[in-house]
Amino acid sequence: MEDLQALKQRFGIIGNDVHLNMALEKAVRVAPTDISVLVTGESGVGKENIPKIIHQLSHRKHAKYIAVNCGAIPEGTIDSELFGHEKGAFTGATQDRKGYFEVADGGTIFLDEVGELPLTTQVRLLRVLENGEFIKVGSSIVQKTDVRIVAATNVNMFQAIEKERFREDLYYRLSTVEIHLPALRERNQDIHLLFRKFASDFAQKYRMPAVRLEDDAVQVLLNYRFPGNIRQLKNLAEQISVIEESRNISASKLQLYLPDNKGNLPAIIGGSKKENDFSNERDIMYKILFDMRNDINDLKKLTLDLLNNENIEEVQQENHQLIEKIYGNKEPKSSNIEVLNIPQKVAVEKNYDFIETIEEDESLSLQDKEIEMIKRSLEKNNNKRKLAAKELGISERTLYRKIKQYDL
Ligand SMILES: Nc1ncnc2c1ncn2[C@@H]1O[C@H](COP(=O)(O)OP(=O)(O)OP(=O)(O)O)[C@@H](O)[C@H]1O
Repeated sequence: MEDLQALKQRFGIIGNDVHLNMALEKAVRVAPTDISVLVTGESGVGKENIPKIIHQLSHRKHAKYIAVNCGAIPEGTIDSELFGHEKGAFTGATQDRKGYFEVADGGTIFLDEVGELPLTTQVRLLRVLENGEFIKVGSSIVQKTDVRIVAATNVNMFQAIEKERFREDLYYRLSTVEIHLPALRERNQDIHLLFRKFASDFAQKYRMPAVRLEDDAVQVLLNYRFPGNIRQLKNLAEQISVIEESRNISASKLQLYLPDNKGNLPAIIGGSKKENDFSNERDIMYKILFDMRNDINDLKKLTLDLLNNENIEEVQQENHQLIEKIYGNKEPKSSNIEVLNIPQKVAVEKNYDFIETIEEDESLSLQDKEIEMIKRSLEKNNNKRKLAAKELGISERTLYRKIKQYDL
């Protein structure tokens, strides 16, 4: 059996928790077999690592590995996605299409959020699991495939069965072996370790020194419940790394980033607040941050123009609107600019890639805002996607897709 430490390193898995180790050992043991595996655990605990390990350590490793987010595919197209369709099967089916079960023949399919599969699709899946057979949408020809299925869920499958949303027979076929991943709050000794790893990763990514938690901040971190698990911890480390100027984080600083355990977010500006005022406070803060960033980019552009152009009057004229935007109507006199006393021969030809950043930042700000709103809503609703989707006015599937897209 592959050494556990080496396995963690290979798959980028951090942690020494005994239950995590047990789950990984189980994955290693079942990998060479064709047994169906159901991975369970709350959202954000790292379930996606398990099917990757199983596939890589199996004889299927040279064939395809396909991960499917069952919750993200619209109900109307999921059968076609999974099993393919024939030309003319439905409006828009202009040609034959292979489904994942055909494409992944000989390999592994990871069905994430399997509890979200529509009942009709569950029937088709059961057939694949029982005898490797499937029929394309709009066809009558039975095809064969040899696919290993690993599924995952963060919902209570027994409840889903009781509510007749999930077939009991399919559940038992899928969960020949169940691998459970513990919630982060049950892996107390790993929390700080994970934070340090993420802080160091983000330090590298953003080219800045890593943030460090002071002792009392570590205690705050360990006492927090982390409803969003490792995904939430990772986001937290990223936010702090980017937003905080000081690299030493105190308990009170950290507290500002942690929603309370009931899912409400703390007030960032000012003291007392009504529960519903929160969004305004955060919105104001984000607005200020966005404006500041835009101002900085504007100033960078202006500085670059000044460095490149000997004629200050000309720069002023060309950047008239920009100068007005930054300084309001009190435009600086050219003499004020001259105070900068910029040496004309500064080497400006290298490393001025921030012009690109300016454009990128502007287009990214909307996306950032969307990410922030989703994060906030998830935190506020204690990670309940249904409630968050409702609050955001989007479907649960769209929310799910965005969570995956932005790795939230
Ligand atoms: N042990 C770990 N070490 C380092 N990073 C981890 C670990 N486990 C998970 N992560 C990171 O946490 C994030 C969430 O993990 P993942 O998507 O696998 O969770 P999940 O349980 O599948 O969530 P969901 O049920 O919402 O799909 C990812 O960015 C992943 O890289």
